[in-house]
Amino acid sequence: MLADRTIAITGGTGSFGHAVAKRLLQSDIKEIRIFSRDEKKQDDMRKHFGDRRLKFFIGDVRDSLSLKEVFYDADYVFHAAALKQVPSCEIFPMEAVKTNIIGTENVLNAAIENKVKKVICLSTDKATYPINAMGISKAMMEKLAVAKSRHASSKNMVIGCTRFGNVMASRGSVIPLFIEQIKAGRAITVTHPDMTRFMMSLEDAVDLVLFAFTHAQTGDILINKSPACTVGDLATAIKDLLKASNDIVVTGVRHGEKWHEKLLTNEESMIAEELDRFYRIPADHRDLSYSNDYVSGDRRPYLDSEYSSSSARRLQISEIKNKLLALDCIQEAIGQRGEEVSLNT
Ligand SMILES: O=c1ccn([C@@H]2O[C@H](COP(=O)(O)OP(=O)(O)O[C@H]3O[C@H](CO)[C@@H](O)[C@H](O)[C@H]3O)[C@@H](O)[C@H]2O)c(=O)[nH]1
Repeated sequence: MLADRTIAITGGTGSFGHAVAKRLLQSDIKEIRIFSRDEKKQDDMRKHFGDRRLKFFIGDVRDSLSLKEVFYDADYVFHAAALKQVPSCEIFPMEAVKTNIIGTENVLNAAIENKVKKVICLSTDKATYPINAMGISKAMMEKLAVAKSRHASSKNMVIGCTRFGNVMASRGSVIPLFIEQIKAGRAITVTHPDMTRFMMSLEDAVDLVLFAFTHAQTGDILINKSPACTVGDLATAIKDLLKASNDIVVTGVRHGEKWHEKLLTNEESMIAEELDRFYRIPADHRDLSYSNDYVSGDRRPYLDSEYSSSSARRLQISEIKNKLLALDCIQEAIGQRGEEVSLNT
């Protein structure tokens, strides 16, 4: 599917953009277009990869004109650009509307105009029964993608979404924060030790998007099965691995935070197809003439079976440690602390 093809990645300089670009560059892809706002991050990425198949486009999903250029003649789009921080979206909800909702509409319209063959939009567990502005805006992103897929299906275009839990060590997230706090000799700030989060690696996130890319039917939302852990266990695991003696302080839940996350609603779990590593939620392709379905309507019973981080398989501290050990930032931190210990002895 990639030979001689061009793919555009919005928000392409982020952790996901780097990881997926690394994977795609191993194929015989013709061109990867990285679309983002920050020229410095683009320059860093250009130097990091040093591969001429990567092309860089400055722009913003809020600006349709900038999308026109990057999608011109592109075959596929991965839409990763987003405002992702829960607390900041809570304080600036209209900014989440502009980037995550209107920006997605711009992306989808530009992709349809340019006859892009497939668009995969990246969503989050916070879009499932959303309670915060970030999750609500991402839920609207999913709704837009599914709604547009109705029209796009007649044009042989596939529009799909992926939904995943916390990506371990993604930029601005809690794992790099705890590492920084330990290095600086400060207390480790745990919001509440019993809060739970689904934990997946960046590679899991790339696998899910590539699975959606190869298998999604238009309107699908694809979800990664994922274990979960408590924030308290996560802090303990990092502290143990770095042999740190920092205090752990409980700071309280931040703006808009959920206690537990969900990846599937009860209603979705009733129609979801269970695959080996993933769930697939197909789109409801009925139109608004419900009366036509009265006779043959679906009468399946209500199932109370949402997929929540509170009931998902709970990682033991030893398992969290194993996952952490696969992260570059943890390996670097362990190395640095080892050097410090040997210098001091
Ligand atoms: O100082 C801190 C900061 C955070 N947390 C907790 O750590 C967990 C994870 O926090 P964080 O890494 O900030 O992630 P979330 O707020 O859960 O959201 C992340 O995970 C989403 C995927 O679900 C992404 O879309 C978001 O970009 C990303 O911020 C949460 O329970 C927080 O309460 C702490 O205990 N102490």
